[in-house]
Amino acid sequence: MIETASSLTANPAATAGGTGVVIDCMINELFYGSFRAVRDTHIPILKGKITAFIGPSGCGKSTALRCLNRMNDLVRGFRFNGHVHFRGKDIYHPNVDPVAVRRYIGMVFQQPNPFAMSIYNNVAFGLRLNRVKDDVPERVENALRGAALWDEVKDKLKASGLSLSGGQQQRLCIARAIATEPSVLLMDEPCSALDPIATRRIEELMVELKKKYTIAVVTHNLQQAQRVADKTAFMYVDTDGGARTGYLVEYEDTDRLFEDPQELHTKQYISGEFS
Ligand SMILES: Nc1ncnc2c1ncn2[C@@H]1O[C@H](COP(=O)(O)OP(=O)(O)OP(=O)(O)O)[C@@H](O)[C@H]1O
Repeated sequence: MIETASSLTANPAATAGGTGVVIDCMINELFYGSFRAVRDTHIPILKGKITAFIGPSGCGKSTALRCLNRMNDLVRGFRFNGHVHFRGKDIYHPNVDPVAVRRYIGMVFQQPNPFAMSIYNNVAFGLRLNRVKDDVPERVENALRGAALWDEVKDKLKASGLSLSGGQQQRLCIARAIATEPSVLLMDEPCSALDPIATRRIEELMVELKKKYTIAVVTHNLQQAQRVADKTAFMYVDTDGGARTGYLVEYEDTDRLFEDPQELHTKQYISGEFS
Protein backbone atom coordinates (compact mmCIF):
# COMPACT_ATOMS: atom_id res chain seq x y z
CA MET A 1 0.00 0.00 0.00
CA ILE A 2 1.28 3.45 -0.87
CA GLU A 3 0.56 6.07 1.75
CA THR A 4 -1.19 8.98 0.16
CA ALA A 5 -1.37 12.62 1.05
CA SER A 6 -4.74 12.05 2.66
CA SER A 7 -3.34 9.30 4.91
CA LEU A 8 -0.81 11.78 6.26
CA THR A 9 -3.66 14.13 7.13
CA ALA A 10 -5.69 11.39 8.75
CA ASN A 11 -4.55 12.25 12.22
CA PRO A 12 -3.63 15.92 12.18
CA ALA A 13 -3.79 16.21 15.95
CA ALA A 14 -1.20 13.48 16.44
CA THR A 15 2.16 14.64 17.65
CA ALA A 16 5.36 12.73 18.14
CA GLY A 17 7.90 12.73 20.90
CA GLY A 18 6.18 15.28 23.14
CA THR A 19 3.56 18.00 23.34
CA GLY A 20 3.62 20.41 20.47
CA VAL A 21 6.22 18.48 18.51
CA VAL A 22 5.20 18.53 14.86
CA ILE A 23 8.27 16.74 13.53
CA ASP A 24 10.51 14.57 15.67
CA CYS A 25 13.77 14.03 13.79
CA MET A 26 16.37 11.54 14.97
CA ILE A 27 19.39 11.04 12.73
CA ASN A 28 21.47 8.17 14.15
CA GLU A 29 23.64 8.05 11.07
CA LEU A 30 23.34 9.54 7.62
CA PHE A 31 25.58 8.64 4.67
CA TYR A 32 26.22 9.94 1.20
CA GLY A 33 27.75 6.82 -0.35
CA SER A 34 30.47 5.72 2.07
CA PHE A 35 30.78 9.22 3.60
CA ARG A 36 29.17 9.55 7.04
CA ALA A 37 27.86 13.12 6.91
CA VAL A 38 25.79 13.34 10.12
CA ARG A 39 25.44 11.33 13.36
CA ASP A 40 23.57 11.52 16.67
CA THR A 41 21.30 14.44 15.89
CA HIS A 42 17.88 14.71 17.53
CA ILE A 43 15.93 17.84 16.69
CA PRO A 44 12.25 18.27 17.61
CA ILE A 45 10.42 20.85 15.51
CA LEU A 46 7.78 22.57 17.63
CA LYS A 47 4.39 23.65 16.37
CA GLY A 48 4.02 27.33 15.60
CA LYS A 49 7.66 28.04 16.40
CA ILE A 50 10.72 28.89 14.31
CA THR A 51 13.63 26.51 14.80
CA ALA A 52 17.02 27.65 13.49
CA PHE A 53 19.85 25.29 12.51
CA ILE A 54 23.22 26.96 12.96
CA GLY A 55 26.83 25.80 12.90
CA PRO A 56 30.04 25.92 10.88
CA SER A 57 30.17 25.10 7.19
CA GLY A 58 29.82 21.39 6.44
CA CYS A 59 28.35 20.40 9.82
CA GLY A 60 25.23 19.04 8.14
CA LYS A 61 22.65 21.79 8.71
CA SER A 62 21.17 21.58 5.21
CA THR A 63 21.43 17.80 5.22
CA ALA A 64 19.46 17.62 8.48
CA LEU A 65 16.87 20.09 7.15
CA ARG A 66 16.48 18.13 3.91
CA CYS A 67 15.81 14.98 5.96
CA LEU A 68 12.63 16.57 7.24
CA ASN A 69 10.82 16.25 3.91
CA ARG A 70 12.90 13.52 2.25
CA MET A 71 14.66 15.88 -0.14
CA ASN A 72 17.85 13.85 0.34
CA ASP A 73 16.13 10.89 -1.32
CA LEU A 74 16.98 12.61 -4.59
CA VAL A 75 20.73 12.30 -3.84
CA ARG A 76 22.45 9.20 -5.15
CA GLY A 77 24.01 7.07 -2.40
CA PHE A 78 21.93 8.67 0.38
CA ARG A 79 21.32 6.33 3.34
CA PHE A 80 19.59 7.21 6.54
CA ASN A 81 19.36 5.44 9.88
CA GLY A 82 16.91 7.08 12.23
CA HIS A 83 13.36 8.38 12.07
CA VAL A 84 11.35 11.45 11.18
CA HIS A 85 7.96 11.25 12.86
CA PHE A 86 5.23 13.45 11.43
CA ARG A 87 1.53 13.08 12.20
CA GLY A 88 1.99 9.74 13.87
CA LYS A 89 4.04 8.18 11.08
CA ASP A 90 7.69 7.78 10.19
CA ILE A 91 7.98 9.57 6.84
CA TYR A 92 10.82 7.15 5.97
CA HIS A 93 8.53 4.14 6.25
CA PRO A 94 8.65 2.34 2.89
CA ASN A 95 4.91 2.80 2.47
CA VAL A 96 5.04 6.58 2.71
CA ASP A 97 5.09 8.46 -0.58
CA PRO A 98 7.73 11.26 -0.45
CA VAL A 99 5.66 13.42 -2.79
CA ALA A 100 2.82 13.32 -0.26
CA VAL A 101 5.29 14.27 2.47
CA ARG A 102 6.40 17.36 0.54
CA ARG A 103 2.78 18.44 0.14
CA TYR A 104 2.68 18.95 3.93
CA ILE A 105 6.30 19.89 4.55
CA GLY A 106 7.19 22.51 1.95
CA MET A 107 10.58 23.98 1.16
CA VAL A 108 12.16 27.29 0.17
CA PHE A 109 15.73 27.27 -1.12
CA GLN A 110 18.81 29.47 -0.82
CA GLN A 111 18.60 30.89 -4.35
CA PRO A 112 15.17 32.23 -5.28
CA ASN A 113 14.08 29.84 -8.04
CA PRO A 114 10.91 31.13 -9.70
CA PHE A 115 9.93 29.31 -12.87
CA ALA A 116 10.10 31.06 -16.26
CA MET A 117 6.37 31.66 -16.22
CA SER A 118 3.99 34.35 -15.01
CA ILE A 119 3.78 35.42 -11.37
CA TYR A 120 0.28 33.92 -11.22
CA ASN A 121 1.34 30.62 -12.73
CA ASN A 122 4.36 30.35 -10.44
CA VAL A 123 1.93 30.09 -7.52
CA ALA A 124 -0.77 28.13 -9.35
CA PHE A 125 1.87 25.58 -10.42
CA GLY A 126 2.20 24.14 -6.92
CA LEU A 127 -1.57 23.83 -6.70
CA ARG A 128 -1.80 22.03 -10.05
CA LEU A 129 1.02 19.69 -9.04
CA ASN A 130 -1.03 18.73 -6.01
CA ARG A 131 -4.20 18.41 -8.10
CA VAL A 132 -5.91 21.30 -6.33
CA LYS A 133 -8.50 22.49 -8.84
CA ASP A 134 -10.99 24.50 -6.79
CA ASP A 135 -10.76 28.22 -6.08
CA VAL A 136 -7.36 28.54 -7.74
CA PRO A 137 -7.47 32.37 -8.24
CA GLU A 138 -8.46 32.86 -4.57
CA ARG A 139 -5.76 30.49 -3.40
CA VAL A 140 -3.14 32.26 -5.52
CA GLU A 141 -4.20 35.64 -4.10
CA ASN A 142 -4.18 34.30 -0.53
CA ALA A 143 -0.71 32.82 -1.00
CA LEU A 144 0.63 36.07 -2.46
CA ARG A 145 -0.94 37.99 0.42
CA GLY A 146 0.51 35.48 2.90
CA ALA A 147 3.95 36.06 1.39
CA ALA A 148 3.51 39.86 1.66
CA LEU A 149 3.79 40.23 -2.12
CA TRP A 150 0.21 40.85 -3.25
CA ASP A 151 0.27 44.65 -3.14
CA GLU A 152 3.44 44.73 -5.24
CA VAL A 153 2.23 42.32 -7.95
CA LYS A 154 -1.58 42.45 -8.04
CA ASP A 155 -1.53 44.64 -11.16
CA LYS A 156 1.00 42.54 -13.05
CA LEU A 157 0.13 38.92 -12.36
CA LYS A 158 0.85 38.04 -16.00
CA ALA A 159 4.40 39.42 -15.86
CA SER A 160 7.21 36.90 -15.63
CA GLY A 161 8.27 35.81 -12.15
CA LEU A 162 11.82 36.40 -13.36
CA SER A 163 11.10 40.14 -13.77
CA LEU A 164 10.89 40.59 -9.99
CA SER A 165 13.73 41.69 -7.71
CA GLY A 166 15.65 39.03 -5.76
CA GLY A 167 13.71 39.68 -2.57
CA GLN A 168 10.39 39.65 -4.42
CA GLN A 169 11.40 36.42 -6.18
CA GLN A 170 12.08 34.81 -2.81
CA ARG A 171 8.68 35.97 -1.53
CA LEU A 172 7.15 34.52 -4.72
CA CYS A 173 8.83 31.19 -3.90
CA ILE A 174 7.41 31.43 -0.38
CA ALA A 175 3.96 32.08 -1.90
CA ARG A 176 4.40 29.00 -4.10
CA ALA A 177 5.37 26.95 -1.06
CA ILE A 178 2.43 28.09 1.09
CA ALA A 179 -0.21 27.90 -1.68
CA THR A 180 -0.95 24.28 -0.76
CA GLU A 181 -1.14 25.25 2.92
CA PRO A 182 1.58 22.95 4.26
CA SER A 183 1.96 22.37 8.01
CA VAL A 184 5.67 23.03 8.01
CA LEU A 185 7.90 25.29 5.94
CA LEU A 186 11.60 24.41 5.61
CA MET A 187 13.86 27.31 4.62
CA ASP A 188 17.45 26.66 3.60
CA GLU A 189 19.39 29.93 4.01
CA PRO A 190 16.50 31.86 2.45
CA CYS A 191 18.21 35.26 2.73
CA SER A 192 21.77 34.43 1.77
CA ALA A 193 21.31 35.79 -1.77
CA LEU A 194 19.50 38.94 -0.60
CA ASP A 195 20.54 42.44 0.44
CA PRO A 196 19.96 43.59 4.05
CA ILE A 197 16.64 45.30 3.30
CA ALA A 198 15.19 42.29 1.47
CA THR A 199 16.58 40.10 4.26
CA ARG A 200 14.74 42.10 6.92
CA ARG A 201 11.55 41.83 4.87
CA ILE A 202 11.84 38.03 4.75
CA GLU A 203 12.61 37.90 8.49
CA GLU A 204 9.50 39.96 9.26
CA LEU A 205 7.54 37.67 6.98
CA MET A 206 8.83 34.58 8.79
CA VAL A 207 7.63 35.95 12.12
CA GLU A 208 4.23 36.62 10.52
CA LEU A 209 4.11 33.19 8.87
CA LYS A 210 4.72 31.32 12.10
CA LYS A 211 1.20 32.29 13.22
CA LYS A 212 0.02 29.78 10.63
CA TYR A 213 2.99 27.56 9.83
CA THR A 214 5.75 25.84 11.72
CA ILE A 215 9.15 26.87 10.35
CA ALA A 216 12.62 25.32 10.37
CA VAL A 217 15.40 27.47 8.92
CA VAL A 218 19.09 26.98 8.18
CA THR A 219 21.08 30.17 8.59
CA HIS A 220 24.69 31.27 8.72
CA ASN A 221 23.56 34.56 10.16
CA LEU A 222 23.63 34.35 13.96
CA GLN A 223 21.83 37.69 14.35
CA GLN A 224 19.10 36.33 12.12
CA ALA A 225 18.72 33.25 14.32
CA GLN A 226 18.51 35.52 17.37
CA ARG A 227 15.98 37.82 15.69
CA VAL A 228 13.57 35.19 14.41
CA ALA A 229 14.08 31.80 16.06
CA ASP A 230 12.35 30.48 19.17
CA LYS A 231 14.52 27.38 19.27
CA THR A 232 18.05 26.93 17.97
CA ALA A 233 19.97 23.76 17.16
CA PHE A 234 23.76 24.18 17.08
CA MET A 235 25.63 21.58 15.03
CA TYR A 236 29.37 21.03 14.85
CA VAL A 237 31.64 18.84 12.77
CA ASP A 238 34.08 16.16 13.97
CA THR A 239 37.32 16.22 12.08
CA ASP A 240 39.06 13.47 14.07
CA GLY A 241 41.01 10.97 11.99
CA GLY A 242 40.23 12.82 8.76
CA ALA A 243 36.47 12.29 9.14
CA ARG A 244 34.06 15.17 8.70
CA THR A 245 30.89 14.07 10.45
CA GLY A 246 28.39 16.63 11.70
CA TYR A 247 26.40 16.20 14.91
CA LEU A 248 24.08 18.13 17.20
CA VAL A 249 25.90 19.82 20.08
CA GLU A 250 23.10 21.78 21.69
CA TYR A 251 19.39 22.42 21.15
CA GLU A 252 17.83 25.10 23.31
CA ASP A 253 15.58 28.14 23.53
CA THR A 254 17.34 30.67 21.31
CA ASP A 255 17.81 33.25 24.08
CA ARG A 256 19.30 30.65 26.40
CA LEU A 257 21.60 29.20 23.75
CA PHE A 258 23.06 32.62 22.96
CA GLU A 259 23.13 33.97 26.52
CA ASP A 260 24.16 30.88 28.41
CA PRO A 261 25.51 28.18 26.11
CA GLN A 262 26.22 24.93 27.91
CA GLU A 263 28.84 23.50 25.57
CA LEU A 264 32.33 24.79 24.81
CA HIS A 265 31.90 24.46 21.03
CA THR A 266 28.69 26.51 21.20
CA LYS A 267 30.41 29.21 23.27
CA GLN A 268 33.31 29.39 20.84
CA TYR A 269 31.06 29.51 17.78
CA ILE A 270 28.69 32.22 18.98
CA SER A 271 31.59 34.33 20.25
CA GLY A 272 33.11 34.18 16.76
CA GLU A 273 36.17 32.15 17.73
CA PHE A 274 35.58 30.01 14.66
CA SER A 275 33.14 30.21 11.77
N1 LIG B 1 24.59 15.69 -2.34
C1 LIG B 1 25.67 15.42 -1.62
N2 LIG B 1 26.50 14.41 -1.98
C2 LIG B 1 27.60 14.13 -1.24
N3 LIG B 1 27.97 14.81 -0.13
C3 LIG B 1 27.17 15.82 0.25
C4 LIG B 1 25.99 16.18 -0.46
N4 LIG B 1 25.42 17.23 0.17
C5 LIG B 1 26.21 17.52 1.24
N5 LIG B 1 27.24 16.68 1.28
C6 LIG B 1 28.31 16.67 2.29
O1 LIG B 1 27.71 16.48 3.56
C7 LIG B 1 28.32 17.33 4.53
C8 LIG B 1 27.28 18.25 5.14
O2 LIG B 1 26.86 19.14 4.11
P1 LIG B 1 25.69 20.21 4.35
O3 LIG B 1 25.53 20.97 3.09
O4 LIG B 1 24.55 19.54 4.92
O5 LIG B 1 26.38 21.11 5.47
P2 LIG B 1 26.00 22.58 5.92
O6 LIG B 1 26.28 22.65 7.40
O7 LIG B 1 24.64 22.94 5.47
O8 LIG B 1 27.10 23.40 5.15
P3 LIG B 1 27.10 24.91 4.59
O9 LIG B 1 26.87 25.77 5.79
O10 LIG B 1 28.45 25.08 4.00
O11 LIG B 1 25.98 24.99 3.58
C9 LIG B 1 29.44 18.08 3.81
O12 LIG B 1 30.65 17.40 4.01
C10 LIG B 1 29.02 18.01 2.35
O13 LIG B 1 30.14 18.03 1.49
